[in-house]
Amino acid sequence: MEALHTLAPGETAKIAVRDLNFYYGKFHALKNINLDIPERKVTAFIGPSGCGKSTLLRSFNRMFELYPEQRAEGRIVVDGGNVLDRGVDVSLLRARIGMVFQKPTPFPMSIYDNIAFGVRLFERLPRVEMDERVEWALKKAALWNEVKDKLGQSGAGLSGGQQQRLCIARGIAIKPEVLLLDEPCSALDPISTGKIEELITELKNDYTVLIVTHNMQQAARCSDYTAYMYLGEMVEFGATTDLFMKPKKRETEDYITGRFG
Ligand SMILES: Nc1ncnc2c1ncn2[C@@H]1O[C@H](COP(=O)(O)OP(=O)(O)OP(=O)(O)O)[C@@H](O)[C@H]1O
Repeated sequence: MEALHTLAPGETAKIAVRDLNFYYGKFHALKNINLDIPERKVTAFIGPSGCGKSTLLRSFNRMFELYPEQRAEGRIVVDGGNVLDRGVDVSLLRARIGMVFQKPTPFPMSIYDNIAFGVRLFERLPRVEMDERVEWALKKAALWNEVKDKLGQSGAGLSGGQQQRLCIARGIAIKPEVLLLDEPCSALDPISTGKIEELITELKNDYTVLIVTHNMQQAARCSDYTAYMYLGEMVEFGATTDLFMKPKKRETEDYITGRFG
């Protein structure tokens, strides 16, 4: 089956989802999803609670495999390879497709080690290069200036917004190709949220960013493409301005204008 829309000229699909179905035991949570996600753009997933946004996001790096009763069928093709294939090395996959969760989850270690820990799993860097990598990641995540004098202190001592930027820095440090953000601002105040949104816009210069959000203004502000999901189905997918300004489907319009429910 073809994807729901065609990408703009000059854009390439980083991820092609084909006939994706997802089950929690007998519960059919994602129904025949077909989607092309463009490279180096921000794609937002919106829809009412329980529509399957997080389930879809977690499928991209096979996070669901931690739970035996959960399974995905179909194809998720990243750069030509199906990530759902049996032979795929899941650790490497998660290095290529990094994830940041709703609640900031710094490791119980120093700010420096929060970043270096993941890098050490995949690369053996001399100290100077590791220092450079840590600085690079913290700068990218717009956190360097706030922490550069206390890299040896615990990550848990940072504010919620700083912790979330630390988690983003940790995700970036292993140089993934795709970054999955699952409601990254829901635990944050407006100022921290603003910083993360600016950061998301920056990140798309280097990464393909996918974000699940409850906040439609956030989707409108920082995404290039938006997907509207309902009851496990992909209702509409398109350029964010089109989806918000002239949605093709009645259901999408009802949701974005607040008439839904
Ligand atoms: N571990 C689980 N076991 C059984 N059903 C689940 C599980 N996790 C999610 N579901 C169900 O799958 C559907 C999709 O859930 P999902 O968390 O992906 O939705 P969502 O759109 O991200 O919701 P929210 O916006 O509330 O986070 C829901 O009906 C939910 O109840």
